[in-house]
Amino acid sequence: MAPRITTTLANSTNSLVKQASLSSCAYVTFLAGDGDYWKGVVGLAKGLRKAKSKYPLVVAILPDVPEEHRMILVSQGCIVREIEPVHPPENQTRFAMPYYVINYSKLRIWEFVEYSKMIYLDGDIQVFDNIDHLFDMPDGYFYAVMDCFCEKTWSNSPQYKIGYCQQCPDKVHWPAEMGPKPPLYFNAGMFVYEPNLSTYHDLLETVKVTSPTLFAEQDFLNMFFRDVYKPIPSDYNLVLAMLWRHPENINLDKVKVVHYCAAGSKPWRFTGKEENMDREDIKMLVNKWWDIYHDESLDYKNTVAAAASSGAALHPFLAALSEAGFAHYVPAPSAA
Ligand SMILES: O=c1ccn([C@@H]2O[C@H](COP(=O)(O)OP(=O)(O)O)[C@@H](O)[C@H]2O)c(=O)[nH]1
Ligand SMILES: OC[C@H]1O[C@H](O[C@@H]2[C@@H](O)[C@H](O)[C@@H](O)[C@H](O)[C@@H]2O)[C@H](O)[C@@H](O)[C@H]1O
Ligand SMILES: [Mn+2]
Repeated sequence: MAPRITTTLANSTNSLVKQASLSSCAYVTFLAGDGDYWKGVVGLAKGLRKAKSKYPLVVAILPDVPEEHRMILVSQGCIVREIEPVHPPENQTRFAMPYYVINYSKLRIWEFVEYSKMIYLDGDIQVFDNIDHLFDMPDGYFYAVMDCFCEKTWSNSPQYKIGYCQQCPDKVHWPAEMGPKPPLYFNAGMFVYEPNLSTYHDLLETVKVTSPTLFAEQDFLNMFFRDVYKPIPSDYNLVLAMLWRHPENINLDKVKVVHYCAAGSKPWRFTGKEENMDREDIKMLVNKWWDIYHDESLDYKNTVAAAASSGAALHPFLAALSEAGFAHYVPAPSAA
């Protein structure tokens, strides 16, 4: 009896793996350390469910993420994958902001080749509307939203010094004497990419011989993918500073993805005291983040229970388990 069940499960697992390797998509985020960024990831997992995304959320974690936080992520339906840290060349890290050095580890997500296409999202991002359609864009490009150069974090850049921003290239023109206009530059908090082992090895080899710069892996990715970069609308990664730097470029009602990257804007640390944080639009977006975070109906266990009791189509993975005779492993709706 036992061997037969094992075989059934093995077959079904094989077919799952086969299906997955043909063409599959997933969201992916990154988590490092024992701080409070796991809250951002929980919020994101719940936001993706609220937006009825069809695809799972993979969390690439560094070894320093405590067990307790890993368990929370698993209980929220995340696929947790530990990755090795990537360090830029020693003794050169002084050129990058120390805070961002660990972000080179993001490069490991090119190794996730069981997925053909992924959307990377920072842990401080929330998805308010379904963006699954981004997976249907043509292969062979790197899609992301253009960054803004107007905040103080950019004060060392030539762009900032002359007041040039690619968000409004006609306000201050790029001066001819400064050479050719810099290529379009994306924010690396959100991007659509294709995992690929040869790209992965190339990324890791290239990073070894590339001096870190201020925005660490973001600068590096911009350099590496400059020829295949395709900008997508700001609605897919609203960098909050856009609200006060380029309001004419933003229609808040249409924004699908918000990136809480302005200083003081991380919702789980929000005090409202930092510059620009007392704005009504900011407070509204922070409240919307908390609404999702606190919404228990979006907890993974509750959505699985709701699907089971309504007889709705199961998630493909649960459906396969159920086919293999494991349906009773789906938790029953709680009595509470
Ligand atoms: O202590 C940290 C710092 C960063 N991150 C991850 O690295 C991303 C990039 O950092 P952050 O979003 O703080 O940068 P910002 O977008 O604010 O410049 C975060 O969203 C997290 O996914 C993390 O997990 N722990
Ligand atoms: O390691 C570099 C980081 O660079 C980005 O943050 C920056 C950058 O976008 C600047 O353009 C902003 O001015 C700044 O405020 C913001 O923190 C990404 O959001 C983050 O995920 C990560 O890649
Ligand atoms: Mn971020």
